[in-house]
Order: sequence, then C-alpha cells, then structure tokens
Amino acid sequence: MDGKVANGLVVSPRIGSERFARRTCGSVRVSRRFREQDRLPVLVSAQLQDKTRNSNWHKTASLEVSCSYKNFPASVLESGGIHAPFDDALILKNKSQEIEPYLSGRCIYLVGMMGSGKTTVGKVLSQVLSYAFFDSDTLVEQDVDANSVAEIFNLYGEGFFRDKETEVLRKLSLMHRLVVSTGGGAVVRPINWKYMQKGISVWLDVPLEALARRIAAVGTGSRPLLHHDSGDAYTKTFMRLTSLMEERSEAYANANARVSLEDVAAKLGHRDVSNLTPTAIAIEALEQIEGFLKEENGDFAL
Ligand SMILES: Nc1ncnc2c1ncn2[C@@H]1O[C@H](COP(=O)(O)OP(=O)(O)OP(=O)(O)O)[C@@H](O)[C@H]1O
Ligand SMILES: O=C(O)C1=C[C@@H](O)[C@@H](O)[C@H](O)C1
Repeated sequence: MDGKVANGLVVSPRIGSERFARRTCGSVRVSRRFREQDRLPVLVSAQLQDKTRNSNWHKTASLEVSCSYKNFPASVLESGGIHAPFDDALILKNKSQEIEPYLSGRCIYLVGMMGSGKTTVGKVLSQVLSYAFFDSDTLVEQDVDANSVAEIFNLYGEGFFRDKETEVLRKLSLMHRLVVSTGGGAVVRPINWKYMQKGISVWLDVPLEALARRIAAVGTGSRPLLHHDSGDAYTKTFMRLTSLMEERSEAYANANARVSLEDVAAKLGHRDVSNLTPTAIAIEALEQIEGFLKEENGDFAL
C-alpha cells in the first residue's frame, strides 16, 4: 500500500517551499494489520539541516521527510541532499529588515580603494534600507562646480580636493539615514574618521588584482591618482594600487566592519571574486554590520 506524502514542507523562511524541485510522492510501508482501513491518517514532516550557501543562486541542504501514524514511531520516507535555488534579493531584504531598527538611523559609510564597488554596493544597500545614497566625490564635484574629480585635481591640486572632501563629510555627519560612498583616500585624514564615526563604517576589501582588472577595463582617466599615459594598463594600475594600499591598509582597517571579497567568495564556493554580485556583497556587508552591532551592544538580542 502506498501513502501520499503531503506537500507542505516546513522550510526555513529564507527559502520558499515552492522553489524546491521536490518529489511530492513517496511510499509508506504499512504493516498488514492496517491494510483493511480505507484511509490511513499519517503525519508527514520534513526537516532541513546543514543549510549552506554554496553559490550565489543555490543552496545545498540535507532533507529528511518522515512519516508517523498515531503512536508509531516515524519512519523515514526520503532523505538526501537537495540543491535548492534561492533568492538573494529576499535574503538581502530579510537581513536589512532585521538590522534596520538597530541602526537607529545611523549613516553607513563605505570605505575602500578606488573601484572597490562602494558606489555599486552602496546603491543596493541604500535601496534595501530605504536610506538616501550619496557619493562624496560627486558632492565635491557639485560644490566646486567641476565636471570630475580629475578636473579638480588638475585645476586646484589634491590638497584642495581633500579639504573639500573633509567639508562634505562634516556636512554628511549631521544627517541620518544615508549610505555614503566615500572617496578612496578619505580614510587617510583622522578628521574624516571623526565625522564617519557618527555612523557605521564598512571597508570593502577587494583583492588588488580584481581592482586593477576592473579599473583597467574602464580606463584610468577619471582616477587621477592612477592615471598613466602609456604602458600596460593592468600592470601600471596594479603597481600603483599596491603602493597606495601599503600606505592605507591600516587606515582602512579602522572601519567598524570589513567585507573581504576573498572571504565571501570562499564562503560561497567561488574561485574568483569577480563572480560575486553586488547583492551578495551587500548581504555580507549587512552581516558584518550586524556583527558590529552585536559587539557594540554587548548582547546578542539581534
Ligand atoms: N561586484 C562587482 N563585480 C564586478 N564589477 C563590479 C562590482 N562592483 C562594482 N563593479 C564595477 O567596478 C567599477 C567600480 O565600481 P564602483 O564605481 O562601484 O566603485 P567605487 O568604489 O565607488 O569606485 P571609486 O571610488 O573609484 O568611485 C565599476 O565599473 C563597476 O561596474
Ligand atoms: O583613492 C583616492 O585617493 C581617490 C579616490 C577617488 O574616489 C577620488 O576621491 C580621488 O580620485 C582620490
């Protein structure tokens, strides 16, 4: 005699049960003395264990479906690994809703080298947290009425740009509910940290090879500290980034939270950080912010 396995799998709220390409039938062996009964009420339950995100879009979980009748012990109908598609956008939304009340409106400052994704990831975070987004380079450009940071460097020099950058950060520090993409060099001035400490700072730590690839692909024209006229774009950019990183790594490490793309890639089973989507990086940023908030509160109520 076969029994139908109920459809209602109990799954983690992170994964919609409708997303499982699951079997909806399984067989139940029933002892001879029940065979006369027309209908056999059985209780079917499912358990997911050891959930692991192993790529951006899939999760492997071990699933056990068991069935019990009255006081008879449960027997296992199905067990094994399932490869379940899941929705990063939903994870991001859930995580942002979880931590948003604990931010108390504090701004999020993204720090990191040129090209590390502060603007790209910052926009994702601002959208999901319903925060406004600002790019401090853009605010300086607007303040000076210049077309680009490169133009400001050319016309007035780096020192002038840095003063304007500090002034922009001071003004932003008076506001709430912002995600701010800071200039790559904002971390070197201690006064800037005084302003950023009004909010929560997050360092997007991207391997220099990946940064050099990204920047060489779009050209260095808009990045005055990396600009060069001749030579192999990747190699020159990589060398310049290496020396800037030597000067700045300690300053970046002042951030309240660090998102290491290498760590995220390893966690999700990618060999290369370039496979990480901005959404996956934004999820990690929220997880790291959550870690900081827990430490800050000295409790684990989150
Ligand atoms: N996760 C990602 N994967 C691949 N490319 C990315 C990713 N995030 C950003 N990029 C690309 O890298 C480049 C730099 O990104 P973005 O402008 O967000 O960085 P940034 O830190 O704000 O840079 P800067 O400080 O120089 O303005 C862009 O061309 C962007 O499309
Ligand atoms: O890393 C840096 O020093 C800079 C990064 C850019 O965001 C701009 O702020 C400017 O090009 C300088």
